[in-house]
Amino acid sequence: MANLAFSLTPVCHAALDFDAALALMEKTATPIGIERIPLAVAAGRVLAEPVVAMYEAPPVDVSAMDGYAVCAPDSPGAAGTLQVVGQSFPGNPCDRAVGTGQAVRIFTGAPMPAGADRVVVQEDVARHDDTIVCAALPHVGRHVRCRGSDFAAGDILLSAGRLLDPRAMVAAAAAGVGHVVVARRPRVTIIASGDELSAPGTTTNLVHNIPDSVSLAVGAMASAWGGDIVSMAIVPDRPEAIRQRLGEAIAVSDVVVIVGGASTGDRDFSRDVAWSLGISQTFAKVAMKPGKPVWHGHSSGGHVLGLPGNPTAALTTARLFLAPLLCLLTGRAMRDALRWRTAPLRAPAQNNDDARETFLCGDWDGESVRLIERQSASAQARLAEANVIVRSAASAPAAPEGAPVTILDF
Ligand SMILES: Nc1nc2c(c(=O)[nH]1)N[C@H]1C(S)=C(S)[C@@H](COP(=O)(O)OP(=O)(O)OC[C@H]3O[C@@H](n4cnc5c(N)ncnc54)[C@H](O)[C@@H]3O)O[C@H]1N2
Ligand code: MOO
Repeated sequence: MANLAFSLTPVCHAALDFDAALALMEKTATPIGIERIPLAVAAGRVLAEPVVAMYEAPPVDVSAMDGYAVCAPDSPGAAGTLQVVGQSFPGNPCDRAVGTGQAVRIFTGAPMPAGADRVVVQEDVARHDDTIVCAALPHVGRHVRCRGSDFAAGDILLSAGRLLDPRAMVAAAAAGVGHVVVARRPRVTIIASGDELSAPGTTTNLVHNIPDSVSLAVGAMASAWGGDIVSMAIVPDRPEAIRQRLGEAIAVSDVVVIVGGASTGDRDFSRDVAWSLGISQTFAKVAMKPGKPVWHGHSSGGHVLGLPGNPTAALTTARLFLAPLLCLLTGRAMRDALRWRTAPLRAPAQNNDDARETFLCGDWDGESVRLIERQSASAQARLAEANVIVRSAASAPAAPEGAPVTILDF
């Protein structure tokens, strides 16, 4: 038995419902801070202040098509022969006005010349030297994008809490701002606890040693949800070693994820070591399968999330708790990470014979969901087949092909 250099006082380990555990975690997590950064490096960050348009867009009336800008014809809708008197390109507008019987060659996005109020597309025009013949002129305003029709100066284009995803980056850049105020990225440290673990690629004795298959994956998940990985480390199953590493990590991190040692074995110390370091328990167990031993604690300095060591259980609980936690710490809503939706089953599903809510690995092909065969909390290879988590109520009955199930992008 390990020689305990200090006493570990176990705290209440009653299992909570998944939703109740999330709600408790939500209460402990508030945004960690903000910083002003260049827009050029802001993709993937979360806005802490809104982005307000500095200009209107478009800044002047512009053509929506390649063609000819013309002015109000004497006989609307009539065919006409018009004199081409200039050309307007985006960034290089025509500085002369268009009069009756005249046209300006114009390209998509180019400013409308003075006097022009519509654009005839080039496909509807026969060009002969400096004249064009139009079969019929379009109605007023046709193919013109009016000044300010996209947004006005002073409009809020993006609100605080918005992720700067590729779509939002268009609006942010169009607003004309060079800097944005964003949530600071939570610093995340990942600790894998286990005498049997070695860094991937360094395993030499497979009887005593297996690759740590979880840390890099949890790191990838943390990065995908806005975390900034401080470090990853493997620690032996000794309370003193865990205590030292966890204490150091808490001092420099907003979130410490500790993988393994979460259950009831003689060398499962993670949770109790955290409590011994003054971390307050949020929950110590959740009535879910896999992932029952998942736990969370917090202090004024940050959060500690304990994941079960079984790799599928670890990744499932990382997706279900770490992703929402990182959302909360960056000023996003927890539901941003938990957008459950329904999809039909591709094949019948067995009943859930467990009294815990179950979170299965599924493969969603865009139309229906297949439950991954022979799944288990300890699976490593089959996890790669999954792209969704399928949520099934405790003791749910069997479901036929086509029955709707609740899924979440994994
Ligand atoms: N008597 C009971 N036994 C177990 C219970 C229980 O309630 N009563 N819970 C089971 C459940 S559920 C899970 S999940 C596991 C979780 O155990 P731990 O979190 O304590 O994890 P370990 O014991 O450290 O390891 C379990 C398993 O996973 C492997 N592992 C751990 N870390 C990694 C890693 N980073 N990379 C790859 N593999 C890892 C480890 O070698 C073990 O095979 O406990 C059940 N037991
Ligand atoms: O709940 Mo554990 O995560 O099933 O093996």
